[in-house]
Amino acid sequence: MTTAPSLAPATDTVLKADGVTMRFGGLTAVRGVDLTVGAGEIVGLIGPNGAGKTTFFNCLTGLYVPTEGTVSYRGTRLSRKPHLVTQAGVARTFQNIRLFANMTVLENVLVGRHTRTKEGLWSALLRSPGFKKAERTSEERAMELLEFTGLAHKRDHLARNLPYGEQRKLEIARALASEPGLLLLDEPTAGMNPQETRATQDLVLAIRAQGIAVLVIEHDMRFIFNMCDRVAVLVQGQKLVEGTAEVVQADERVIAAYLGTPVEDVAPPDRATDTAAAPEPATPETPDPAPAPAPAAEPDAADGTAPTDRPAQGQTGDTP
Ligand SMILES: Nc1ncnc2c1ncn2[C@@H]1O[C@H](COP(=O)(O)OP(=O)(O)OP(=O)(O)O)[C@@H](O)[C@H]1O
Repeated sequence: MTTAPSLAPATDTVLKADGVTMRFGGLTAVRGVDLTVGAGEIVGLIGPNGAGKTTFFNCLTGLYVPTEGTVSYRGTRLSRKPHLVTQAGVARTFQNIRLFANMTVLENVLVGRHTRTKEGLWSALLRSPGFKKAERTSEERAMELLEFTGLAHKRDHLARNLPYGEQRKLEIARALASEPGLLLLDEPTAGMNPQETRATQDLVLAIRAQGIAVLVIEHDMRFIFNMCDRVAVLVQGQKLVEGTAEVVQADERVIAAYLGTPVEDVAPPDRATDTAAAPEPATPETPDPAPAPAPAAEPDAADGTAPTDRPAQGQTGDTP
């Protein structure tokens, strides 16, 4: 397979990944991937299960040290330590919701601000006196973010008691609390009903309107093709195609490897009233070109939740 070249965006480059490769023993999960995200862009990353999308995100955010390749944010090479990546301006959400289940909505967002305060994460978790002072300063910004994400009225609710869609919104609010210039979203609509998906789409557009670039992994092709300025397709760890939604949807290799059927022919998901249903991609099931072994848990996953399961209330992980 020939790797598709990176299309340099016309705008200033926020993220630049060069030749990122990640090997796990004999398995090459990501192979020589180049990708750029420009200021103000929404870029989609799609591909079959096991294609290497989350592994690539993990390489961008310091959870994995790539076997080869480099990752830069606004022209500066990113650290290999996740908290320094966040501090540099790159925030992310996870496939599996990872909120502090027994903390309130407001507290979750305040914890997300720890890279922007002098107090560290442990100080935040232990609610030290120093943290409480910093918290007062941060609270105003946290409340702004809760207003922005439509969660202000839930500020004192425990995260575990929020409906699923609101838990995902809270994850985004917490990521925004670190004041990123680039937000990485890993399957933000997984398990959502169509109404929640539309709300998430509006939220992502509002985030971009605030000047934050977005790189999003999604299996919901309507979401991707409605919103993204560019879409990159990973197959078996390699970038197969990159281009506008029109280019990618029409590419026969993408149709063969992933989409299966042109997106306009796909019936809309029928989950509006079945909020407990397991999520399904909006696209028809297409066998992976090369079925990969079952994904291993991400290095910081503590909850063991299936990647796209919609959890019952209270199943929120206790580690972000
Ligand atoms: N820590 C790890 N150790 C070993 N193999 C891993 C590890 N993480 C991922 N892999 C493997 O790397 C490959 C890519 O997995 P990855 O989760 O990145 O795919 P994905 O495109 O995000 O899939 P999905 O759409 O199902 O989330 C898979 O074969 C997976 O089993």
